[in-house]
Amino acid sequence: MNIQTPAPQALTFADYKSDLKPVWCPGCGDFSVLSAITKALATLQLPREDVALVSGIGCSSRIPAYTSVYGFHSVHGRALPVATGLKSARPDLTVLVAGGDGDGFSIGGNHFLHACRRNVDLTYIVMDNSVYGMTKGQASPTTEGDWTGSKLTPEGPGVAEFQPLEIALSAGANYIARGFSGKPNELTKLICDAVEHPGFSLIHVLSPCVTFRPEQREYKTMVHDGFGGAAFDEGTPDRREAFRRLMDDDGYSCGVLFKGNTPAFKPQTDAPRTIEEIQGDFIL
Ligand SMILES: Cc1ncc(C[n+]2csc(CCOP(=O)(O)OP(=O)(O)O)c2C)c(N)n1
Ligand code: SF4
Ligand SMILES: [Mg+2]
Repeated sequence: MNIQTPAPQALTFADYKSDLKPVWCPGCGDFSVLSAITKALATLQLPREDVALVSGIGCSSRIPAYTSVYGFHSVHGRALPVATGLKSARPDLTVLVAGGDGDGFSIGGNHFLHACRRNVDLTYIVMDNSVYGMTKGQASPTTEGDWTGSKLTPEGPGVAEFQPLEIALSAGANYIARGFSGKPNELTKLICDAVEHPGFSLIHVLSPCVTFRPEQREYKTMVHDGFGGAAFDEGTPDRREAFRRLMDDDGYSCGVLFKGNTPAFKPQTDAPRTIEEIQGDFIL
């Protein structure tokens, strides 16, 4: 009798979803970002037990609950340090990090700078709606200085917007791209590309908050492919050239901006280590 071992079944999109129904407002951009992350996991066929998705706090940071990979819904602004510790202790895992503009650039802004600079192999997906959605519509670091939609800042926040791509490029991130929730197939490609690229990857996603920034529904008429005339997936490996391309960015360019060649940060040893020893790598 010829008994053959059956070929392993490919995992489907549904296998990477959890049973929970997202509690976001109907029309929120984060639904499509969830779909793109789930599709990327299915495209890459990563074993679910080898993937972790870490988030902070905010509407967008609920995302780990809606996938079937390991998830950690951590503390406001602290997703990157949690993910850095996880990846350092378990370099065999694929670690994704997700959250909002408030979480990542306001309370978590300093962690963002140092995550770019340390270049640990993480893929950071920021759902940017230029508002604190969860706490009911206050201005965030990426809110336009003249946005008068919050009673807390009736004349607008009055300060210049935080520029995530320029800051990531200056701080040392090794992969930088922008996507749009309204183009989930393109976003899926960016996520796959970023996961496969070594080092710290930032994917800045324009993801409308239809409740507190309903005008963001118009993003669909404003986004366009490529930075500085390059094609959607034509990122440059040259940081100076990436800066030149960013000078022409109107904030709605989508695609890969930069794909660097810096090797990812490696923990000093592969041997199992205590928390205190891992912390020693990061007192810099
Ligand atoms: C230490 C701490 N400070 C403040 C808050 C309140 N808080 C919860 S979510 C949030 C902002 C979320 O905004 P963002 O990260 O942009 O996510 P969104 O809801 O827009 O997706 C704030 C200020 C908190 N939970 N913890
Ligand atoms: S408040 Fe805004 S960000 Fe939060 S779920 Fe609703 S639409 Fe999405
Ligand atoms: Mg937000």
